[in-house]
Amino acid sequence: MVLSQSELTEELSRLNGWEEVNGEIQKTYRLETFPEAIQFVHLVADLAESLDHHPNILIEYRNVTLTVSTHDEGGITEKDITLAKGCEELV
Ligand SMILES: C[C@H](O)[C@H](O)[C@H]1CNC2=NC(N)=NC(=O)C2=N1
Repeated sequence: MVLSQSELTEELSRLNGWEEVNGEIQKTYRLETFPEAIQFVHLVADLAESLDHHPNILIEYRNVTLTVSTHDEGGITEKDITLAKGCEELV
């Protein structure tokens, strides 16, 4: 279930701006305004609920950093990649 390093590298090569950080995948989205950042977070929350897969979310003014791994598996899985791909469609 946990992706191999080569599988992860391959998946990340197709995910703009996502990188591996301390065994999780992470991306910082820079929105235009604070309200837009909050709106984006709401969309991410809805997506996470629909997938039952939840990222850590850090809101810093108009920057939103998403960090995710699969806690149940203790590493990065396809579930994390699926969530990241979904987030890419929200902006
Ligand atoms: C019971 C519930 O399905 C699990 O706890 C889900 C919830 N959201 C989750 N989110 C993440 N990132 N990893 C998980 O393993 C996970 N498990």
